[in-house]
Amino acid sequence: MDNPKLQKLPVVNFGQENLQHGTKSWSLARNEVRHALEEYGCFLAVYDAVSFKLRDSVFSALEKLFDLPVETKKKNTSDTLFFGYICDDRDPSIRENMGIENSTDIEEVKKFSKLMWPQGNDDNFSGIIHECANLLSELEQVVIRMVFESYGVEKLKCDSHIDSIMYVLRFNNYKAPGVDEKTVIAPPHTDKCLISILAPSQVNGLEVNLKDEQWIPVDFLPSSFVVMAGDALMAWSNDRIRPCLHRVHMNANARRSSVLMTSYHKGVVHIPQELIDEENPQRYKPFDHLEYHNFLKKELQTGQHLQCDAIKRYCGV
Ligand SMILES: O=C(O)CCC(=O)C(=O)O
Ligand SMILES: [Fe+2]
Repeated sequence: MDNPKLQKLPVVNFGQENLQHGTKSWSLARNEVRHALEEYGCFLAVYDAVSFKLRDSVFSALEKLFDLPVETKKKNTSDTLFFGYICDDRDPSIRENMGIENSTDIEEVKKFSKLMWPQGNDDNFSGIIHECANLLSELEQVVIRMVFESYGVEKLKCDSHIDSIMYVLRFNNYKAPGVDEKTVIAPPHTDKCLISILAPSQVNGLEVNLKDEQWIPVDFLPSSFVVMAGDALMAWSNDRIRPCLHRVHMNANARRSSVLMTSYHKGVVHIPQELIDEENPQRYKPFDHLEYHNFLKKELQTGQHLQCDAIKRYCGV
């Protein structure tokens, strides 16, 4: 396509009726989800379970969070690479991100909040963020059920997969780069999770790379989130699903933030037998998903970790 503006991401509606398992609208949405993930690696999910009021509260809470001193934010540490506070050491405000592991557990969110606001003056940060995490995890589970079902993978395997998911909620903050120059503020990369679900604050800037190598700006609709396939979903699907290569490219006078729910399997991911046949021989060995992040540490020096082929080096057959 010559003009990237003409190309739009598929949109899937996750209104109440599409969320009812076994209905006609579920099956239609399921087909759209699979097609979008195979062809685009992503889609826009219209999901009004997250109200405008909650969205506003989330982004106000993030502003307050990122306004804290860097020393405080650095207390958000993790044993797993990329899960704790990360910033540009030259100037932390260029791009910073931080995250809460097991974010669907209110106690974990409270623990994070206590680190950031030891005096307890968090203005209901925990309540707001936990509500958002729960709603996004519910959307993730619907997407996962649709994906498993569309490939005919046994329901029991899906249930056990969902029981093993860990939800890491991440927050990004970007300084306004100014309007004169459009800057790539987050370099092209694929996410390392199974699925990520993202919404930005008022300021756009997310771009996704489609099959024809065009960078497409994501035009968010009201109540929408972008759902992206990560490296682990490509491996799980035995290469049927493509991971979404994306970047943040912006020129604006306003600061930008984004909230991103990412799903990880806490144990070993097995490629389902249903996705292996003569035409599609098994391309990945069973792999420990969280260990993948440790493997990436070694690839950091070369910058190769940003590309999705790292997972092939990690567990490719
Ligand atoms: O802020 C965004 O829109 C993208 C963030 C992102 O790609 C990430 O955190 O992995
Ligand atoms: Fe990303």
